Amino acid sequence: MLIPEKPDNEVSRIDTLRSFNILDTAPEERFDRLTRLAKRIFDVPIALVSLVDVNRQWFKSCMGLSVSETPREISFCGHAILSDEIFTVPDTLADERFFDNPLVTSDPHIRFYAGCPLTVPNGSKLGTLCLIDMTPRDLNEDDRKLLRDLASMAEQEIAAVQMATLDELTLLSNRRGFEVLGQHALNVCKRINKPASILFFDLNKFKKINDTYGHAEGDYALKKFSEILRLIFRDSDVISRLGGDEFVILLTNANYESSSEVIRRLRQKLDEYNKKAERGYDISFSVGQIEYDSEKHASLADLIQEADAAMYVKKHTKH
Ligand SMILES: Nc1nc2c(ncn2[C@@H]2O[C@H](COP(=O)(O)OP(=O)(O)OP(=O)(O)O)[C@@H](O)[C@H]2O)c(=O)[nH]1
Repeated sequence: MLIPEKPDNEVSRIDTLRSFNILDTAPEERFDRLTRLAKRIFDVPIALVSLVDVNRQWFKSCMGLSVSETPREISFCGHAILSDEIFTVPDTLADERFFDNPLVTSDPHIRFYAGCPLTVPNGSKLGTLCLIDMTPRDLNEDDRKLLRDLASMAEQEIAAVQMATLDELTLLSNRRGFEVLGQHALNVCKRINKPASILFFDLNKFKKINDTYGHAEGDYALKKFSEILRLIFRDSDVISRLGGDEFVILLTNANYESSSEVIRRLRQKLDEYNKKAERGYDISFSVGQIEYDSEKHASLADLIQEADAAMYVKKHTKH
């Protein structure tokens, strides 16, 4: 058996895969529709959307197979992502790379494999749309075109997954992205017994910026504020724009005091920016600050709600 090699861009490929927040998510109809279609069109018992992770291939959609992942070392898709072309193995038993592969010698007894790599806009091949049969066969030129078309539909769905978790204006996570990443970060802090804190920001008098200088200037202010947040917070903090002029940040390994210190630095940076920018208005914010307490906050949503309420109190005692 030949263990698949790693692509040259493996590190950035894995970073890209992780950034899509798609691994270990629930099955989705938009992917299942494609694998169902592939299974029917090609008359194969198994069709998969497989994503090649560090040590495993994980199936975002899986028709005709009951497992959700297998080790990368024995995966066919690990080979398929090494090239831009469709990778086919017409008869596994006649192929020295696969004849003794456990997926061939035992369940599901693969005899035929065809996988079309799924490439995302930065060029990383995250996985494949693949067909599996228990009898030898091959694809003709028309079949290949068809498989490529289905794969490009899967690629579009994967790109849509990313857009659905990003705020288009600021490219920060949106509410949906924050819910996924924030919950994950909270679970990690809880597991390793480290504090976490949440900050809920609402810009002050933002409507006035729009009304006085126009919507484009309002957008510019939102983007500038996002840039400054990115500068001040750590990579491990989850920064998100919930919508409008509301931003929320989950700080990992930070208690109330350390998050107060970060707010102080943020104010300082924003002051510097306002002085230098001279755009006729200042960007300023009100912030609600809550330290996570697993006894009190059953979910991330509870934490967001409490931080929002704390922000509201701050805003209305200041203005
Ligand atoms: N430019 C721009 N404006 C937006 C966007 N999303 C929401 N808004 C506007 O943001 C404004 C938010 O107004 P409010 O929630 O009243 O907030 P505010 O004027 O900051 O008032 P206070 O928070 O009480 O100081 C509304 O006028 C929205 O139309 C956006 O993406 N771009």
